Amino acid sequence: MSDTYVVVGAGIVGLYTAYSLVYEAGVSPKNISITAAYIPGDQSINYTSPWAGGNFSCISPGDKKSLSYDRYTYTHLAEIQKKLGGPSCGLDMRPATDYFHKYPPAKKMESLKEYVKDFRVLDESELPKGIAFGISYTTWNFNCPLFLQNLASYLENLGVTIIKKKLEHLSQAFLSPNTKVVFNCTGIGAITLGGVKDTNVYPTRGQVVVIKAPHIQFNMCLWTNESATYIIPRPNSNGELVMGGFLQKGISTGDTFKHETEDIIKRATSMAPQILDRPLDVVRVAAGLRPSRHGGPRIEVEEVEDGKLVIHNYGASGYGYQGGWGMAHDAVRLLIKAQRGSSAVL
Ligand SMILES: Cc1cc2nc3c(=O)[nH]c(=O)nc-3n(C[C@H](O)[C@H](O)[C@H](O)COP(=O)(O)OP(=O)(O)OC[C@H]3O[C@@H](n4cnc5c(N)ncnc54)[C@H](O)[C@@H]3O)c2cc1C
Repeated sequence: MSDTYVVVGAGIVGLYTAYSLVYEAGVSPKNISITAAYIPGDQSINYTSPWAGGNFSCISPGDKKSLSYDRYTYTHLAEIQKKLGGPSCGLDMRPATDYFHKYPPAKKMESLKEYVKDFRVLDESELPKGIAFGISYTTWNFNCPLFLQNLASYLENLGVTIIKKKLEHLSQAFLSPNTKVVFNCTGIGAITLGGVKDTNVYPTRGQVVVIKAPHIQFNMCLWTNESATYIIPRPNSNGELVMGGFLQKGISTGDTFKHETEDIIKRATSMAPQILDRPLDVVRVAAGLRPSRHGGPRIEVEEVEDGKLVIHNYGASGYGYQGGWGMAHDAVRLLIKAQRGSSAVL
């Protein structure tokens, strides 16, 4: 029955969750439906995943759970890349440098050092003026819209059903009497969806400028108290470079602004002047809303009736690609635990 396990949400978190259900919980793809208001290929300010940069960087917090989400995702992504046919799926590795105005949490650096490829703390002599700390490493880069489409097609080819449908209430996700488990992966939708209406969730708006710059094949980020400036090359995109950005808490407009575009171009090109080795060719400007949550992501099981379960998995903020598979792994572990008879909150 395709609706035994229902994943609400076809963003990166919902797709990672469906993938984990198949490969970690051993659920037959034919028993899984993904239902979502927006699916890969759609664009909406209420659908964050297509707007992400996206890469694995130092954006996520340094608490134990976030570190584990990042670690799990980074160390497992090669498996998805292989299953989806290699780097042309929109997932590949590139060099990265992160600069910090202030020292980042030591625990985070210690954790990254353990598993991130080519991790190196930069010598003081390598740091630009005004920078307190820097690291270089090899990271994962996503061509987000392409990767989403490829992951969704991969799941469909396995036998997962994708249904485009907006829900007013989470109870509608119990598509039939056969539905036993619903995964709530609604991102920013968790603010308004009946049965959830999580007041801890809030948007963190970002604006990005996408340019054609095939000569830039490295990531760079500059983290200060006031801003995050980053450049992210998109694999298999004919040389697109995403430049950002903004982290505007509580702002929910999908509009884009000329003064923000100019500010991003100024910050990104002074951080990486090599961008201007070719004339600036702006392809598009876009905005998206990171699904942030006070207290971090909600990964929690709820028994609704007669042993039927809802497993919440949302609140990935600015790190759904780089940590979302770790979140999905924990959500699916909750299912496995509950099915063994001991429901719990991780
Ligand atoms: C500018 C920008 C840059 C970013 N860069 C990075 C980066 O470099 N690396 C990184 O890891 N992350 C990055 N992020 C963050 C990343 O995009 C998010 O963490 C991620 O996309 C969240 O995915 P999600 O699946 O939780 O939410 P979404 O992608 O929003 O998906 C939610 C899904 O739930 C569905 N849904 C919601 N409500 C309902 C309802 N009522 N009925 C039916 N369906 C519903 C939606 O239709 C959608 O399918 C960036 C974000 C932005 C905005």
